[in-house]
Amino acid sequence: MPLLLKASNRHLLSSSSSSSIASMATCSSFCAQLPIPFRPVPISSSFPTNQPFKPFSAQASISPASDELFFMYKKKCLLYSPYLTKTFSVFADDGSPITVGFLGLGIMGSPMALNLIKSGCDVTVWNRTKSKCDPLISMGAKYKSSPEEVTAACDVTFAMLADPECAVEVACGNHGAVSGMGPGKGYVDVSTVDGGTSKLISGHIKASGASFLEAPVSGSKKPAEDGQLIFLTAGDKSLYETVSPFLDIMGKSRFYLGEVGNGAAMKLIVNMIMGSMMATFSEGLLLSEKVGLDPSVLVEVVSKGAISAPMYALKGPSMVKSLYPTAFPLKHQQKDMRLALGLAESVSQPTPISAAANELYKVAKSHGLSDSDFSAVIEALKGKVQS
Ligand SMILES: NC(=O)C1=CN([C@@H]2O[C@H](COP(=O)(O)OP(=O)(O)OC[C@H]3O[C@@H](n4cnc5c(N)ncnc54)[C@H](OP(=O)(O)O)[C@@H]3O)[C@@H](O)[C@H]2O)C=CC1
Ligand SMILES: O=CC(=O)O
Repeated sequence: MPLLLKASNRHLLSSSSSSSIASMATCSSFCAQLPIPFRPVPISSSFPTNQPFKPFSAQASISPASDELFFMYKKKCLLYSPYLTKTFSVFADDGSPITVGFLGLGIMGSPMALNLIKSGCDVTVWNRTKSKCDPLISMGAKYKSSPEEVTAACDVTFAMLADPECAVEVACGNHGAVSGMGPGKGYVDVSTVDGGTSKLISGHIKASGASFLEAPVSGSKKPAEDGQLIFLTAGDKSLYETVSPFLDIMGKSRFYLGEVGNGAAMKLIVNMIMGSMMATFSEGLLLSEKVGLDPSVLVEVVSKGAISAPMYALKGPSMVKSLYPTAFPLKHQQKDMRLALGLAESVSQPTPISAAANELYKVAKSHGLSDSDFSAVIEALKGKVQS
């Protein structure tokens, strides 16, 4: 049976890089009897001795079709293999599983939480609209009726919320996440917000004695479903180390970028580029049609050359048909453009192209396209919508 070794895509960055390599060597000899694809990759060799979290180790039980393979690892090693999704838990050294909370079950939060559940993690969910919890509860999730109850019940809690305002409300509002936090717990905000918001939430979380990590994701609905997200993290390094096994279930890459605010900034810059790319792609599609070319052929031509991008190949064919099935809501793309422009203004960086693209997203929103996919921005360039 072919193995896809997810570990090959991993980025263990910054100060942990060299020590990770050293640790990898340790783990390889520790598990020398294993075939290479099954060798564990270290989560961290520089695991702080006095870190505030329950020390943990990973245990993986693998049951492929032949049902013949069974491996168990201790000592901070994580096994990467496609079979990992069968059963997987991260345990504290006292033998209890690290319990995971998940707040916000929209387009992104639902598949992310589902991947944790499918992997065998002990997951407790909450969402403002309770009905979105039900499919996850039927898959084995526990449910609590407020963010406070989730964080009180869980060791680490992830939050995937729409925008800065609701990220603050869920964290710091009445019966918010902060009220259930305390020493030894961690809060990981994976929403896309600005650095100021992230620092505000971090301040409240840390005042409770808990740890904070911002970890916005790059990648949309499908990568979320496939566990192929890219995490852009910043904040408490020990929490980063602790939650890395969970990030690796939900994603394919993770970057640790230092101080709170850096992850948010990286995410906003990436999405500023993405939003501008989509806007100019839209102009190209419409221009090609106006001059008598087939826009589908333009999509194909673009896919062959230096400016090819998965986004164009993925969205182009449906844009040509004026179809915009929502993966990344347009209102969130415009929010990200707005926040990125604020970031640019804060350091006096000119961003005229992105500013123009932002205007286009605002026009699209004003025409009722907020909940369509962001590729619907093309509609803002069509005469009938503009008039
Ligand atoms: N979709 C995508 O492709 C990607 C999105 N992102 C970012 O991830 C975040 C979530 O995106 P996505 O899942 O697409 O968004 P959705 O709009 O699908 O989900 C938003 C979530 O926020 C909750 N929410 C909104 N307002 C409030 C509030 N006032 N109080 C409590 N909860 C609230 C919603 O609850 P309810 O169900 O009750 O409405 C829902 O759980 C955003 O920051 C987005 O920019 C990042 C990468 C990719
Ligand atoms: O934020 C959106 C994405 O696709 O990434």
